[in-house]
Amino acid sequence: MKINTEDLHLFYGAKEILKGISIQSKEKEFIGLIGPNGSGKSTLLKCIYRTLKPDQGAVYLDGEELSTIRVKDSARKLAVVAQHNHYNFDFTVQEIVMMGRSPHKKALERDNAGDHAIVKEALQAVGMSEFADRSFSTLSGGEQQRVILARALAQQTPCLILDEPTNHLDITHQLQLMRIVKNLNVTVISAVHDLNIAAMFCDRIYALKDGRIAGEGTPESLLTPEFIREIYDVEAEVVKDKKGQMHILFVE
Ligand SMILES: Nc1ncnc2c1ncn2[C@@H]1O[C@H](COP(=O)(O)OP(=O)(O)OP(=O)(O)O)[C@@H](O)[C@H]1O
Repeated sequence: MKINTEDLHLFYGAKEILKGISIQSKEKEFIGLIGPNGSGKSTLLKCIYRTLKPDQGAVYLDGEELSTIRVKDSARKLAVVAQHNHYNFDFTVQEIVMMGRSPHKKALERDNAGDHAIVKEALQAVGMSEFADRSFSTLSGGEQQRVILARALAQQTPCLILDEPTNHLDITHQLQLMRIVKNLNVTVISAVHDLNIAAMFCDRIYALKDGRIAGEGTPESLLTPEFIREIYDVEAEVVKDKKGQMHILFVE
C-alpha cells in the first residue's frame, strides 16, 4: 500500500504549521520524518492518521482520497503508534492489544480464538507476554509504548504510522522495536529524532523544517554534514564502519 500527501496545508488559528507538504511512499517502503522540534512532523502524521483535517490538500491511500474512506475501513489499512496514550478508563494490557482487532469485527462481535491467538503473538513479538493481565496504567512509559506497538501489530494493517516510537525506550528496546517494524515488511511512515536510528532503518527520509520539506533522499544521500548543519545548526561528521554502516557523530 502506498501513502501520498499532496500539498498539505494546516493552520492552528492564524499560524500556518504545514506549508504545502507532498510526500510519496512506495509499496513497503520505510519512510522516516526528521526535523527539529516544532517543524511539523507530528502534525503531518496526525493529518495522515485522521486526527487533524488539513485546511488544504489531501492524503491518499493507494490513490484513494483518505477523507472519502470510512474510518473503520481506513483502520484496516493504517495502524498508529502515537506519542501519548492516555485512557479515561483502566484497561488490562490484553484488552488494549485486543482493541487492535476491532476494525476487523462487526459491532458487538465477540473476540474469537483467532483474535486471542493474534493478541498473544503480538504480545510475544514485543516481549510483553507476562504483562498480559496487568493494568496498562501501571506500566512504565517504555512498557506502555511496546503494548501500543503490539496493538498496532494485532491490527494487521499494510501501513504503520509511528510518531517517535522509540521515545521512552532504552537502547535494547529501541532497536527491538525498529527491527520488529522493519521485519513486518509493510509501508511505514515514522517520525524519528535519532538520526542514527533513522539511518539504520529507513529506506528514505523526508526532512521537515518550519512546516516545509527541506530535503528528501536515502539516509546516505541526505544526511551529509552540510545538510545536518542546515537543518539542526549543529556540526556533525558522518563515518562508515567496517560493515559499511553509516554513523553520525556530533562534534563541538
Ligand atoms: N493544538 C495546537 N495549537 C497550536 N499550536 C500547535 C498545536 N499543536 C502543535 N502546535 C504547534 O505546531 C508546531 C508543529 O508541532 P508538531 O508537534 O507537529 O512538531 P514536531 O515536528 O512533531 O515537533 P517535536 O519534534 O517537538 O515532536 C509547533 O510549533 C507546535 O507548537
